[in-house]
Order: sequence, then C-alpha cells, then structure tokens
Amino acid sequence: MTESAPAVAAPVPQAVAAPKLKVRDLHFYYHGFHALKGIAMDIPEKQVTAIIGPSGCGKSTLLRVFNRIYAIYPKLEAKGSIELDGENILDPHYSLNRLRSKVGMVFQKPVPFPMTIFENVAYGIRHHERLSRADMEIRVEQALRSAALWDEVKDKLKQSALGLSGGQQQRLCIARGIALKPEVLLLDEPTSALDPIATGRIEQLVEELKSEYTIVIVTHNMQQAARVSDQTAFMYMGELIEFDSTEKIFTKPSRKQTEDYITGRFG
Ligand SMILES: Nc1ncnc2c1ncn2[C@@H]1O[C@H](COP(=O)(O)OP(=O)(O)OP(=O)(O)O)[C@@H](O)[C@H]1O
Repeated sequence: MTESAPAVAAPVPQAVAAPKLKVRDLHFYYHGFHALKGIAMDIPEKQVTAIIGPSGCGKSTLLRVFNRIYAIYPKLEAKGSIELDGENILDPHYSLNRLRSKVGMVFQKPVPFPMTIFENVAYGIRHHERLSRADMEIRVEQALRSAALWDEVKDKLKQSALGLSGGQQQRLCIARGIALKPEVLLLDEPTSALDPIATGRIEQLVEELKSEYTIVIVTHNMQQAARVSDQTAFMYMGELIEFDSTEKIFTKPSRKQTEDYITGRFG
C-alpha cells in the first residue's frame, strides 16, 4: 500500500435524520493505489443520492464498495466503516450473501443471462429463497411490474431475454435486482448505453422506486443528476469534495471545484 498520498480531511457529513448508509473515513486501495481518500457521508433512506465527478475520480469504486464487489480480489482493500442500519458492512463477519440480499446493483451495460425473461428474474431469487412455483410467479410478476416492464413482456415470459431492446434489458436487470427485495439499490451509469426515450423511462422508474428503496446512482450526466436525485455528491481525485441537496449543489455550491465542474470549466 502506498503511503505517499496525503491524509485528506474528511468533510463533515451533512446531518441526516435517519441515514441508511453511514460512511466514515473510508479509504480504498487498488494494489496500493489510493482510490478513495477519507470519504464520510450519510446517505438518507428512501431518497436518491447521485454521485458525480470527472472520469477516474472514484465514483464507481465508491458504489462498488457499498456491496463489497472487490471482495473477490485479494489485493484490494477497504478501510474505515460503512454502516448499513448501524452494522458495519466492511466487517468480514458481515456475510456477503446477507449484504447482497440487502444491497442490489445494476451495471452500466445491461447483461441479461442467456435464458428466458422469467428465469432471469427467478434465478437470483432461487439462490436466496425456496418458493413454490405459484409464489415464484407472483414474485417475478411483482418485480417486473415494479421495473415498469410487465406490460411489455407478460405475453413472452418464456422467450429469451436476449431478444429484448437495450432499454428493456436494463429494466429487466433492475427487475432482477428488485426481485431480491433489497433495501438499497446501486445504479452505475444505468442509462449510458440507452437512447433518450429509454433513458427517460429509467429516470421515471428511479423516481417511482425511491418510495421503497434507498437509491445511489453514479452518472456522468449532470442534467440526469439534477433531474432524479435529492442529494448530490461531487467527487474529485478520490475525495468527496461536496455533498449536499441537489438543489444547492446545482444552484449555489459551497466549493469552487464543484462550481467549476458543474459549469463545465473542467472535467
Ligand atoms: N481494477 C482497478 N485496478 C487499478 N486501478 C483501478 C481499478 N479500477 C479503477 N482504478 C482506478 O481507480 C480510480 C477511480 O476509478 P473509478 O472507476 O472508480 O472512477 P470513476 O469516477 O467511476 O470513472 P469513470 O467516470 O471514468 O467511470 C481511477 O484512477 C482508476 O484508474
């Protein structure tokens, strides 16, 4: 691990009544490269939090630490704490299975499994729960409805998911995540591969889903962050520069770096 990176004073987290995720002094290292530097933030429950910042600033890394995707690589290391409802998910005793059932992730590029639409959603559920056929059908339908996809696929559940359009595939991946009934949904640039119409549908879906889920979304698209999120975090070179209500970040940011970024002066 490199010691060359200076210690960074973490910004004082914004006071949040009931944070779902409480991040404190979080550092992350890729084979010694210091990618996250002393992140501290409180992510409120049942709201949408956007993470923005220039390429390489650590947005995806932060999102991935929230469900410990790095855990499969032995040389990658996270330090600090992330409490989910008061329990530190970075503690090795916090089981990955439990974490994955509480924190779902949807990636930039939709990657449906090469199986039927129904099986795409049922597959993950089977891994965590034993359900009767009838209960499974109900659960799959609920997930597809929540992902605003049911009406488009209800007559072709036995067809391959690979035949769906890109926007439909992304909603299927969201349905797959929702089917496990997670509490937190992580979205890593979920619309970057989609056209404006499909993007609009996903944004509308995010708006609907926040009544039930705590959502954290990484986006390159600042208009999207402004449209869909309640809070916005601006990151730069592994640091959390500013974290505040989306309205404040986009109209009256406190830090010059944030202002320069949102007005397009750098990044
Ligand atoms: N697997 C890896 N091994 C080593 N370094 C990595 C790895 N993944 C990311 N990094 C480095 O960590 C830093 C943060 O990367 P990250 O992907 O989190 O940034 P980002 O803000 O999401 O970027 P982008 O907007 O381009 O997706 C970058 O400097 C990147 O080069």
